[in-house]
Amino acid sequence: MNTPAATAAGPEASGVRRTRVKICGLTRPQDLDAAVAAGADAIGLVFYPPSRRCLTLEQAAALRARVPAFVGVTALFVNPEARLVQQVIETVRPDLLQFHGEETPGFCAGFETRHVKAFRAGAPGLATAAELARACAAYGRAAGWLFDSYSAGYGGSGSGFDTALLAEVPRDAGTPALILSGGLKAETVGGQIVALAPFAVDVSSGVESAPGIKDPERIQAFMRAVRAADAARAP
Ligand SMILES: O=C(O)c1ccccc1N[C@@H]1O[C@H](COP(=O)(O)O)[C@@H](O)[C@H]1O
Repeated sequence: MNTPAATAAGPEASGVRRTRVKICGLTRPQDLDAAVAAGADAIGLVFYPPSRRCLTLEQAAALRARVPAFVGVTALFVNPEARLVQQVIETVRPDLLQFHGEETPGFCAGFETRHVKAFRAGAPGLATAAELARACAAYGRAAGWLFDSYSAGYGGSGSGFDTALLAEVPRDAGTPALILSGGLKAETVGGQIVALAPFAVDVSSGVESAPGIKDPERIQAFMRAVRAADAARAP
């Protein structure tokens, strides 16, 4: 839902003219190739055992090896042991870590690889715009703040959230990038981009035919919708 409060930031707030796109939860080489061919800026690999998109180190390393230059690789965790994160860093060499659980700011910043902190907008303690902004401020060393819906299972649920909750998230130059996530799909992402001007969008369920199985046509439609929204908000 887009509200006047959320819209107030406007496209100029971030100075961004080309919304970055991350396609997350890839499990198959052909899906990775489809995401890259469609123009994704980054792909995401999940290391959360309860997720149907979770990969072994070996599977992830094989996918990583297919990623061409200038496409980023993000490794996604939920309350991981530091040892797992370190193993992923050494084996998969991600460009970014993405933490979706209750990891502390110190834990997130304790690795040589930079990180994105995900917030479940609407969760207890993150249920108002002021609470969400306060939570973000504690993670000032993140490269990005990602906003997802509050759902059982920590993420990848395909459900959205009330984006009015983002109204007080700092958008000044130098603050972590605002990454919009949670139930995005080709039919809705354009409106969200025009309203909120996120630095990036992150999608998983919205480009799938089943959990972990990406649909090339949905990926292409999603990318087209993002580019059309970028064009619509160009000065
Ligand atoms: O993809 C998963 O299985 C997952 C598991 C645990 C935490 C996050 C997960 N995915 C991330 O959730 C958001 C929203 O996804 P969706 O588009 O609503 O399906 C996204 O950042 C995924 O990377």
